Amino acid sequence: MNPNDLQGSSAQSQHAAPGTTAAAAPPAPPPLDEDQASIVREEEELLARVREHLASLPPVKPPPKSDYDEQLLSLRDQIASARLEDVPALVQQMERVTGIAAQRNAHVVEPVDPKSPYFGHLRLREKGKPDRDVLIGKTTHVDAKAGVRIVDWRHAPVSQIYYRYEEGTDYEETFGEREVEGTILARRTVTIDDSELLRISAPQATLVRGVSGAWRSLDVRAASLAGGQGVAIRPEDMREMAGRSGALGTGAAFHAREDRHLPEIAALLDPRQFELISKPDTGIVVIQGGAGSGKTTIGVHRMAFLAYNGGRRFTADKMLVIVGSPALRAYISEVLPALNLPGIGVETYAEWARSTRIKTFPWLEAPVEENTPSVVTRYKTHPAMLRLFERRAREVLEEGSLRRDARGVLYFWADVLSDRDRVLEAFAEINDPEFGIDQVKRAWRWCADRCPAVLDLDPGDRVERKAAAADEPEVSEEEQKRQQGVDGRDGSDRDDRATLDPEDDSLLLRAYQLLRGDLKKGKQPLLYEHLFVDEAQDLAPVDLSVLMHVVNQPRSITLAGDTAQRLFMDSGFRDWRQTLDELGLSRVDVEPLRIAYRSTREVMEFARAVLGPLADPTPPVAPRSGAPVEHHHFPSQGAAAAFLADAIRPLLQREPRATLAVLARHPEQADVYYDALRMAEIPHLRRIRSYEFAFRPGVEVTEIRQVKGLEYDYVVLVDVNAATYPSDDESRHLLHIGATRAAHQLWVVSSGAPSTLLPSWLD
Ligand SMILES: Nc1ncnc2c1ncn2[C@@H]1O[C@H](COP(=O)(O)OP(=O)(O)OP(=O)(O)O)[C@@H](O)[C@H]1O
Repeated sequence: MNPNDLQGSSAQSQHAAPGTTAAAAPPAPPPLDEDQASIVREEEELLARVREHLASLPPVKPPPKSDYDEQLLSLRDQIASARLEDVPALVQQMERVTGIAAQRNAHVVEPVDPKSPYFGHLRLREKGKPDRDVLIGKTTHVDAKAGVRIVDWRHAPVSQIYYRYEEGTDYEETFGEREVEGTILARRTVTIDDSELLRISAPQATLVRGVSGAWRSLDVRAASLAGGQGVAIRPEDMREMAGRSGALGTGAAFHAREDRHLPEIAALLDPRQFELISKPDTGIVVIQGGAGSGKTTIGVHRMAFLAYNGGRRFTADKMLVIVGSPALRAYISEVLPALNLPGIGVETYAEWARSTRIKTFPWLEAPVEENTPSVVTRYKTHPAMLRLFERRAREVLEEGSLRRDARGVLYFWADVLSDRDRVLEAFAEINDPEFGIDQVKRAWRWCADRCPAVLDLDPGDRVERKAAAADEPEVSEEEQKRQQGVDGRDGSDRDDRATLDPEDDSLLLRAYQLLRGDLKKGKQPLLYEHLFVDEAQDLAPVDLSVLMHVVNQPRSITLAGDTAQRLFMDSGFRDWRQTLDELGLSRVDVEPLRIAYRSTREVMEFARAVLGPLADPTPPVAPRSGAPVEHHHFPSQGAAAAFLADAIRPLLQREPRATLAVLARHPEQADVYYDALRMAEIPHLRRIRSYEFAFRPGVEVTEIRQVKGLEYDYVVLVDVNAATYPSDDESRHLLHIGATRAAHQLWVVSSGAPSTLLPSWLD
């Protein structure tokens, strides 16, 4: 089918049998040449040696953790029943045992997994020494006599050689006090699964073992650039596709069968990514990276790196991950244990802020407003408001004019938000052309109405009010009942306006920090040793400020985000520089990432085009090429959905392991396509309504907002109509986010006048 001729039913009929050529048996692989065969031989011999050595080791005893646990429990019980004068000695003993246990645990080295002992192989030559094979894996095991040296990828000096240098180059590194120089004779990445060598990636060739056990060589360029799911498309497939557009998945399946054993991501990190991961453990690393450039990957690997190199400082309970959505929470929670990082808290900012606010102000039982006007959101998250809070806090602390308990913090919050003169002055100072004085006044009115009602909820004041009311003339029984009906809880009349806006969580927490210092966890300060914030572009400066102040000094923080993927236009985040300035971090550099690993060049070109003037002047480098992006236009949703059903069915037959997302802007639109695909009996079809993603093959139908941070093999953006995506910033960001979820192929479907944001070259 010609992509310029995409009308209704003709498109459908032509889709009846797409991709059959792709499913045809691949031609017999050519035999390996001598060099390639010797690479395979070397790697197989090496693996055999390692396996034999590992099998000869005595079984590893698990560390005697439980002894310490028992001692601690017993000490705790003794403290509970001890005489007061004995308590200090017992507490001291408890601290000593905790210290020893932690130290023990810090030095416990996990045994090497014989099924997958390493993923990188270096052969090094240093002057005056015999050549050595150094293997990079997920844990360390060195036995020089047996010639087995497996080194944890996080073990800085050695891993630096693996990540920084290419085969054939000379290296110079500092190992402790020692300067080391040498040459990299070989640098290979291997996939070993279930004790079998399945894939070798070397500069000379990428070699894979087929199901029959025979080795064959893949096209080096395509294979070495495979990112994400790794279903790189070969140039032959590309040629085939060029003549056959209009089918989803053409060619990819063939390659997927050939190269399904991609190495784990720690093996693939590029030098720039490794540089960011191995930055010093203190300091703030700010990463600006386009979609799919590895921000999340870097954030979690940096935590693994710190946990390994930072000793006891970076234990799981001392690290916090803030993610952009519940879907990413599920995704990252799955990744962390695989990196040997179980038990780390992963929360969305909204969840974290809400639960922390409730713990900090437990007596404040105000419901949260569900319909906060946009102007109020912008008012409360505006950098001017953060500055006003900071300035007022300094003033009242100097004056000593406020009670400094948590109730005092609530009064301070209400006062700052509703002090009209000071508010107008603060916003006039910043003079934001996008948030004029009329908007400030409207938002102020909302706060001036509501804050006093919230203060009225303070139980202290309620008691006083009741006492005062007791002096008033008696109320009839009927009137009392009426009042109880209004209230619904305890008989005191509750004002409807006594609600908090979602943004108040941050403002209250920040006010607490400014007036009282560290937030608390029980009686202890709430302080983490490392914080990783993903999708930071959707947080307001005040949110980031609260988070920065729950990190212990000297601070260790990774902030990652992409200004082109902003979803919350009201959130007060404009750009990195301004936000960092607001946070007092003017001297922190923003580290750009330029390589887009997830999506093909074609997808990235489209994604950049829809951004229009919002695109970064420096385009990303997308090393992988794939099928062209196609626009399919239909007169109605029904025709579009029928066409999709016909395209998706054969795709799933050919590629049962593929993941595909059908993405709409609005839930009602997603419903239409879901219903149609369900009636067409598309298998493994799921309508994702609230982030309950399955992370397994099949078709997921949902809204773009929900898939932020996720990835699919194939993406179809539906109803890309002028009415759905008008020419505004939010629509541009949404289309950009939706498109960049696609690793291999993207289709754009319109069911009315197409959006004017679509680039003209698409048709
Ligand atoms: N050096 C690399 N080589 C190959 N693949 C990589 C590399 N770095 C990251 N990837 C892969 O690229 C994909 C995107 O990575 P990741 O999700 O970390 O990007 P991101 O910048 O957080 O994306 P987004 O902005 O969409 O949230 C993942 O599949 C990841 O495994």
